[in-house]
Amino acid sequence: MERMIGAVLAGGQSRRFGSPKAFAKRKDQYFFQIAVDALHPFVKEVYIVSHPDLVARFERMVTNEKVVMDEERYRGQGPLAGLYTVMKQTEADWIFVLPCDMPYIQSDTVGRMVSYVDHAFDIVVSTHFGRLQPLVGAYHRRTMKWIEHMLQHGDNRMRSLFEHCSVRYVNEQDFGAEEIVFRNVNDLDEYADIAAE
Ligand SMILES: Nc1nc2c(ncn2[C@@H]2O[C@H](COP(=O)(O)OP(=O)(O)OP(=O)(O)O)[C@@H](O)[C@H]2O)c(=O)[nH]1
Ligand SMILES: [Mg+2]
Repeated sequence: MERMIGAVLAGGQSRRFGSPKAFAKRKDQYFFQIAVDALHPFVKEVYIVSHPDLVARFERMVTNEKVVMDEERYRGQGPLAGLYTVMKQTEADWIFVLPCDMPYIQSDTVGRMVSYVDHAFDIVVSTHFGRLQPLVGAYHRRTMKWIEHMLQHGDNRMRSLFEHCSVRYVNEQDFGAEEIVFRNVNDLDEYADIAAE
């Protein structure tokens, strides 16, 4: 297979959560660490892509990952800006992306999705249970030119990217996964039972 690296998107403002979600914990593990650990078995390198206020904090906490900040030009434009930043900083063919707010994600889900990565596609993403998860999947660097075009024109929607690309949508017929794996946390209500686990 072509070279793949991992990217944990951690450059959001966590406005609804009220403090940086990446540092919330599930069972004593930081959310971002759960994503990092899920990626490591399948990639050469893991990047954490965040914003300037959090970079120093990440750097103090990790040893094996590369911490980078969103390209200044597209900062504030959301996950697509994070993906673009990582593509620009590496020569890897594929970037496997995870968000920093999915505390039930596991390496076997990443591994199953990696098994669908194929040169015939530009993107492999999950649509388990009828829900598109654009932040759980692999993006080929071929998509970079579209991403750049979109960011330049202020279109920050991952979904728009799919219109330009050949996408393999992976769902429960391709491999079974528990619905909870894709559960994400946006606010403190959604975090309450996780904090109590
Ligand atoms: N690198 C990068 N990641 C982002 C950016 N915006 C959102 N993300 C990440 O994308 C994932 C999903 O984003 P949201 O659920 O909207 O999180 P958020 O933007 O931090 O939270 P809200 O401020 O409440 O919308 C999280 O892992 C975020 O950290 C961005 O501009 N750059
Ligand atoms: Mg957001």
